[in-house]
Amino acid sequence: MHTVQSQLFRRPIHWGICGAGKISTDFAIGLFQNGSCVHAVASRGGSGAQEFVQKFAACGQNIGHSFNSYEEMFADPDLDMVYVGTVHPTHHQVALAAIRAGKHVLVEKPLCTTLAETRDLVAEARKVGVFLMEALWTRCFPVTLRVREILASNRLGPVRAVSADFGFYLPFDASHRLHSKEMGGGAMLNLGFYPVQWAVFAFGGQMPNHIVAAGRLSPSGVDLQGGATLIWDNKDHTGDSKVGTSFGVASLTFGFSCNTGETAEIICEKGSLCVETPAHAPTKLKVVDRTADPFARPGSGCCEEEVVEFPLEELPYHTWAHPRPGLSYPHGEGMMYEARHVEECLSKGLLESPWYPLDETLVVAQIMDDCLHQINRPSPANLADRCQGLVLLGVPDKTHSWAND
Ligand SMILES: NC(=O)C1=CN([C@@H]2O[C@H](COP(=O)(O)OP(=O)(O)OC[C@H]3O[C@@H](n4cnc5c(N)ncnc54)[C@H](OP(=O)(O)O)[C@@H]3O)[C@@H](O)[C@H]2O)C=CC1
Ligand SMILES: O=C1OC[C@@H](O)[C@H](O)[C@H]1O
Repeated sequence: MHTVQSQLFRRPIHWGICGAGKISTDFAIGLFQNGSCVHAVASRGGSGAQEFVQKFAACGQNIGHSFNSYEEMFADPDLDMVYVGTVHPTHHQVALAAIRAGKHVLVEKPLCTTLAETRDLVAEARKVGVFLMEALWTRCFPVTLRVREILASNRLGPVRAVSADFGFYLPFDASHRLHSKEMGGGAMLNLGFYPVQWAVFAFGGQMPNHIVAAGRLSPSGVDLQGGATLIWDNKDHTGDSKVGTSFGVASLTFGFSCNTGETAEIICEKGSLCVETPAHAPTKLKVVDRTADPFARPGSGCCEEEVVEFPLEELPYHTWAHPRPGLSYPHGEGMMYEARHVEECLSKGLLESPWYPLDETLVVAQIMDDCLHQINRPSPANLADRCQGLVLLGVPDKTHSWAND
């Protein structure tokens, strides 16, 4: 992995925030909790940036500068690290400008709205030699680190299945960001992203061999609801799929049609890890260990269960004096873990996060792109092509008449 010139960080890292909206508020809270230097905030114009500075000043948290354009902030030689908290159709352009100004960049999810733009941004950051990370804060929570540790120890055996969801009820409103095509709406880019990344995380950052997805579209042309099955089926050197080789299935649900449980369950041969709700910002994990009796069925009582918790109420934000800026999103104060992680990466001279490297961002982007392609064009031929190779798993072959279903 490439590294940053370490002499840059003999002083605290100077952060600049792009966008004075909702997620930027939560991220700024995270930065202040972490004791970071919030050097500046920039908005597209108007008084957004100044108001942002004032709302933090009211509770004693100092943001050094406000800018009325992102470009002006990128030209500041004292700025090291940019957080892009704008709506995602702007991410490619804004992050590209920051990278070209030689700044390190953390970009809210999704990194970009298309696979092509994602590839382009990753290539540019690698070419220029700056840090780039898609702000998948889920990966930085202590619960996720515990899951990573347990999987790495292989204590519960290989992962065989993942079941993850993220959905909430949002009545259709064409002007809402999440329903608007122009604003990057749609269930996959906004919510499905999380179940997809859980599956990729559980299966070691690798691309699945098969992807089957379906969904329904809104009148505004974005995906309202969807589901996907991802299959990892890594053959041994003879080319046969055998017991003992790496095989696993992920079943994912996402959408604005109903409130789902929002959990992520990773099921191994000898136990399971259930990341409790809200799994995208998790504080609670249930570990079921069946190593003593792998045959024990759920409910039989013949397994060990452990619940691990990392309460957010213990974070500094909860002791801040009022008036303090309110959180925009549930568990938003957990952004602190991400801010801390990025600073640790930079202090070690890393240009990518080891917890979510850019190759994994590309895998997630490729899966979302593939799913959206299938959701947007659910033609019989397309479905049959996608299902090729899954015949042995019971998916109908090309002779099946989808038209009659
Ligand atoms: N990690 C997480 O859990 C979450 C991540 N997100 C991600 O964060 C991003 C922002 O979401 P959120 O903060 O809720 O959004 P907001 O609606 O608060 O908008 C954020 C900023 O985007 C800019 N913006 C808004 N509308 C437009 C427009 N039409 N054209 C250009 N720029 C615009 C504005 O910047 P300015 O202030 O400069 O005018 C605004 O402040 C999204 O990419 C989303 O996916 C969102 C929620 C949770
Ligand atoms: O990333 C996200 O996570 C939390 C959701 O509430 C939000 O809509 C989404 O963008």
